[in-house]
Amino acid sequence: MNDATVVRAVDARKSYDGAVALDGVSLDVREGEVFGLIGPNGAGKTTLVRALTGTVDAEGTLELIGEPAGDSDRSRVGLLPQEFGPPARLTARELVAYYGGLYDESRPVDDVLADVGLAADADADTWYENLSGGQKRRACVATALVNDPDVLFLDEPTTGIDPAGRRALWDLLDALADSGVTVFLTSHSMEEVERLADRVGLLRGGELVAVGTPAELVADHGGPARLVVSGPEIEAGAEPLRAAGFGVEVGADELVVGDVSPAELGDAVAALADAGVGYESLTWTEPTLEDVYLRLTGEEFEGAATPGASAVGGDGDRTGIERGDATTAATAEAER
Ligand SMILES: Nc1ncnc2c1ncn2[C@@H]1O[C@H](COP(=O)(O)OP(=O)(O)OP(=O)(O)O)[C@@H](O)[C@H]1O
Repeated sequence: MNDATVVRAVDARKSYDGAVALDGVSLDVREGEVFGLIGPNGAGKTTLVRALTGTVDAEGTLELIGEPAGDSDRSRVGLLPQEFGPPARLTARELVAYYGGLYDESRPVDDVLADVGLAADADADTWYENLSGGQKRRACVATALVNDPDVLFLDEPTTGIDPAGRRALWDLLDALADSGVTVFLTSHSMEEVERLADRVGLLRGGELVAVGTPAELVADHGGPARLVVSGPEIEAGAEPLRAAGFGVEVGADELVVGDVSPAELGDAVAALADAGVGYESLTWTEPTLEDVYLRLTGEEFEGAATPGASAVGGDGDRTGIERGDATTAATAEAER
């Protein structure tokens, strides 16, 4: 990454028939940076991508590779729109070749298909309409890569793609960023954003309400780590924990102990043991980007689990908890 600004918005504003989609958004994205834009449905993410790529007019300053967004050199820009409906009866290979033909120079079609995991003839020579949902999305991603862009906009790139395919695409995006490509992506998957983004912006109601590295956002907005202790008669543990100096909320068969550092876990367990209070499980949860999202939007991610959590059974067994997949099931129907 270097200091050159590749994507810039200053006080970007857009309304549709009086409804505000962007309400004064300002941001800079540097060369080789991966910027992840998150926010609820209707927050303005797609509108911002469109404004930054010059595919929709917006007020304010919108610049791409040093030019006004609408005047930027298209051969240096890759765009995967959220909604993209290529001709149904082009094969994946023909589709990529078609998009490659729109540029003076383009990458070999087979290389691009290999990048997105569609190299096998059985996939590459299948009509778009007969590809699976995830294969369709991969083919669409390929069309954004065919011109070897310097800046890549990906609006929900991995929707519908299976876990192995998503990881492969993440590795590809990492490699592209390492080679200096600037990546601007929107996503509903916290896992994806945490995995990929150098910086994250959270859009809410057309306003960018937080920007920073994932770690900065978690530190500033994620809230404290907490310990959840559960068991059928766990309420009895509330007083001993409070007496030991912990803040405790009592729920149904569980106690939520706020602001517990790893070093204090032993004290909490000892307070329960000294009072003779048994429990079925102890779960210590560090705040994550998902907590940031929840706190700043008041919404919950689809499929949200408790990432960052580790559960310790009453007998001391330790088990990891799988993170939830927040990918939505949006489809790509409309025109590019
Ligand atoms: N072409 C349009 N005409 C009218 N209203 C629009 C248009 N495009 C977007 N909007 C409105 O602007 C707001 C922002 O929409 P946008 O698609 O940018 O949100 P988003 O954050 O990308 O949502 P999602 O997560 O659902 O993709 C919404 O209220 C939407 O209805």
